[in-house]
Amino acid sequence: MALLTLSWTHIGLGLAALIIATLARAVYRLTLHPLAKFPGPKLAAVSYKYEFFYDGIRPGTYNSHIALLHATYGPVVRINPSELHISDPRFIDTLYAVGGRRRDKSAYFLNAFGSIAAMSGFATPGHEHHRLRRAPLNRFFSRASIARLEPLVHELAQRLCDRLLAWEGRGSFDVAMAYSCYTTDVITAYCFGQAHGFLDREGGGWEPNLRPAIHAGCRTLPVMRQWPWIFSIINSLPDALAKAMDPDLAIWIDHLNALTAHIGTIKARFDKGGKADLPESVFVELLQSDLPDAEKTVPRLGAEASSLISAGTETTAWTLSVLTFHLLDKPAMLERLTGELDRAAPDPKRLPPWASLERLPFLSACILEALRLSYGVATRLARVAPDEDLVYEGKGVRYVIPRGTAVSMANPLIHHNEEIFPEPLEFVPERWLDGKGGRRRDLEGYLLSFSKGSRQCLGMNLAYAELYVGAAAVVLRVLPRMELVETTVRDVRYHHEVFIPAVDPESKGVRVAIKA
Ligand code: HEM
Repeated sequence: MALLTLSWTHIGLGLAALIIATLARAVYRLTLHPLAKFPGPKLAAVSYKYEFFYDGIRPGTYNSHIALLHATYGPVVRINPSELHISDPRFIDTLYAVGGRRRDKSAYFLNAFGSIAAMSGFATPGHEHHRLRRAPLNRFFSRASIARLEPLVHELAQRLCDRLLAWEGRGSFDVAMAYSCYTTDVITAYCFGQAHGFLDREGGGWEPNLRPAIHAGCRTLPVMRQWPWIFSIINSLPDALAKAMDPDLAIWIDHLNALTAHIGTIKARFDKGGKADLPESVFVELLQSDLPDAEKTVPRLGAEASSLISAGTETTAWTLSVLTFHLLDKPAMLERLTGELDRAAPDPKRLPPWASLERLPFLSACILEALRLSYGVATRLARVAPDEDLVYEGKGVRYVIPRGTAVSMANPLIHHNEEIFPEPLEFVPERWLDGKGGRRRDLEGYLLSFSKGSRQCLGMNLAYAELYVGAAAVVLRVLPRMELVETTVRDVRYHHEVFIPAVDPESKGVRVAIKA
């Protein structure tokens, strides 16, 4: 009985201490915290659970709520205890700065990705460490490198078209699944020296592919961000159990295991001096770089590979899906684009190089508009300036943001800004043209799909090559025979975000069929 009394006393004292500590932290966050003077809801300033309510419980709706907060509080809003959100496109170049200006990623943002992803460049918090990791990859993804390996992209784009046309008579399918097979094959062929082979599958089906796993993984991010220790539990589960818990994950786990084995073989051969026989790949590029040995382990190379696949497959596939929907939905637009492409590429099976396709104004305008309405990453992308106070001045207010603060912007909010993009929800490629046949480069500064600055998308050149070559091939060879099936603008329109953009949960996808 004495023991019981003692333990109840302990529990009571423990609870009281917890309540006092929580209250003290809330008072601190509202009064003495460096962000205390910034406008925003008090609950958001006090607790990260305010954000979680919108991101986790009403999944992915914090962006839309933040838009409302800006209407009430102005262009700078404190959206959680440690982060400010800015709704002003003129701040893009200050936040996502280039040159010698250091920008870290916020630790809170990276919580969501766990300790394995932390070995990748994408999830490296510190500016210097990130630069070290990214330097050898920059060359691999430069324009010149992509142009050299471009025949690979052409070959896979043509194979995609063959597969799409062969679908005739097989009913409707979600075209995003087909594009996911194309983008996965391109990335695995380009980065890892061997295509995954989704486009070569017996029977020509599109599934299974990595898309459902990527979406399933993305949906967990708000929970992981709040309680990152869940990762250690998941990582300790045997593969069989993890696969049984979520069948979408099975293909992802199998894919990563195969990739890790592949990396192990490459590293063993490289270490034995066999570099000359190894096909070009991102791993060879990293292994022969002057990175320290600790950066060349198999688990780290695996994390980098997994980040490339997660970052590069769905983003590009979704941009192509958005483009396909709008072209099929607007026959006059498709006719104009087809005319331009017909003149530039008389033989659709032998397309001009990416550099020539980029010079076609209407094709470029269509791709830019598809990028605008597919957003790339749709969640808030925060940056931390560790050694400079950032000054925001505009819309009648001036704030000095203390160094070390996480400051974010969200692509959908910028891309839906009516002052820059009138009728923002409409697909209007002409907005990117200057009326004299040229591109409006001034407007392109507001396209945030690839982000900007030191953390800008690493795969941007590869993505553009895939988009230009893939779109040209599909427009000329497949769209004349493709039709939408029970698909409306609802099936591509931004509804909420799960890191990447997400459409109405009732959507059945961008369904299309191939006519005879
Ligand atoms: C339409 C296609 C694409 C879009 C819109 C896109 C968008 C983005 C964005 C917005 C970021 C910044 C994320 C952040 O700040 O946290 C990013 C980073 C990244 N992307 Fe892409 N991406 C695309 C295609 C690709 C491809 C094809 C690859 C790889 C082959 C790729 C690899 C990466 C990597 C590795 C990062 C992290 C870069 C770093 O932090 O150094 N992306 N991408």
